[in-house]
Amino acid sequence: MAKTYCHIVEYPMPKSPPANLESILLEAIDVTPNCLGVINSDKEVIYCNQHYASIFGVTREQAIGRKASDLLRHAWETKQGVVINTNDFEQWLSNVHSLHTEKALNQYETDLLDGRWFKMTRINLDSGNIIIMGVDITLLKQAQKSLEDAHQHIESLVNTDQLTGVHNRRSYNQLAKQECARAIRFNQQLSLLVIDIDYFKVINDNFGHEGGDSILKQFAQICSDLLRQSDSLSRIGGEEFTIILPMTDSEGAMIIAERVREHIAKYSFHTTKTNNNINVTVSIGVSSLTAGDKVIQDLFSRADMAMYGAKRGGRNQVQLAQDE
Ligand SMILES: Nc1nc2c(ncn2[C@@H]2O[C@H](COP(=O)(O)OP(=O)(O)OP(=O)(O)O)[C@@H](O)[C@H]2O)c(=O)[nH]1
Repeated sequence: MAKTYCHIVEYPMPKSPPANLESILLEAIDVTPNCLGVINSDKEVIYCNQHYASIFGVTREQAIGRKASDLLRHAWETKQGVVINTNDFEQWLSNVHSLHTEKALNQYETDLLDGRWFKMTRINLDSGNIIIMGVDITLLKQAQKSLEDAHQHIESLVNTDQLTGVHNRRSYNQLAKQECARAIRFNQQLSLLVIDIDYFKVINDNFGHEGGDSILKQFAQICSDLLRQSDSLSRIGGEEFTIILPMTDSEGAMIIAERVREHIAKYSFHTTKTNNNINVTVSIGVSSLTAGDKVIQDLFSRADMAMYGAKRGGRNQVQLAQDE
């Protein structure tokens, strides 16, 4: 049988606590950056440090002896200390009371009007007293916020076409899939425009790649100005764009497509001060959700074919997909 060994390490016995331990502890509580308060069973503050008092916008001396609910009311009335977003303080207070259960330990986060955040721990002692301790987590919260902002920024970068600022192909794929699923589920209308700028190679040849880029930017801006908030314009290729039109039937989609075509054809595009009054036209294919459609690709294929029909038909025109 295997033997087991147990190493017993002997530590020196602690010396008896110093006679002035109480004053040392009280001093420690005062200098800590965290907050600490003690509340009795009548919910009155019987001891606290200045950080705890600052939660209510009062001094330590003003806090001791007062009920915690009165201190919160004072903070709310004077707009100091803890952030209390309510027009009905009594209702807010009763909600707070219902959150503080009889559990031995409750934890929550609280923010102050001066920007500080505390992670609060509320300990219900057997004696009926309650100890409330708050650790300053302001730096943690700031780091969390920066991380969230950075995440949002990255999210927008990966979904945005860097030249024109509209949705890119990746974002189009996501949006189109979502809108198609929603329209099928709720039996709603949905239309799609596929737009291709005519003879864009000639524009590039005449005005250079930079000139072409400038035309693309102006084109995206004109289209964006014509659309509703719920419509989404995406650049899915070099000079190829799509517009997703939720809750729009083929008749409505044709009106919008014609409006886009007309505005583009009339607009005086420019690349430099001297190169202005450039004429640009577009060919647009339109398709709308039909009973047999299962995925957005079904709509896209029809709109794309219609767009090529518009090219073949002489460009600067809108064509509705066949059988619609
Ligand atoms: N400036 C610029 N040009 C681009 C960009 N992406 C693609 N292109 C150009 O767009 C042109 C597209 O030309 P084509 O596909 O031949 O079509 P088109 O000249 O528009 O002719 P049609 O579509 O038949 O009317 C090519 O010359 C590409 O180099 C871009 O980001 N910026």
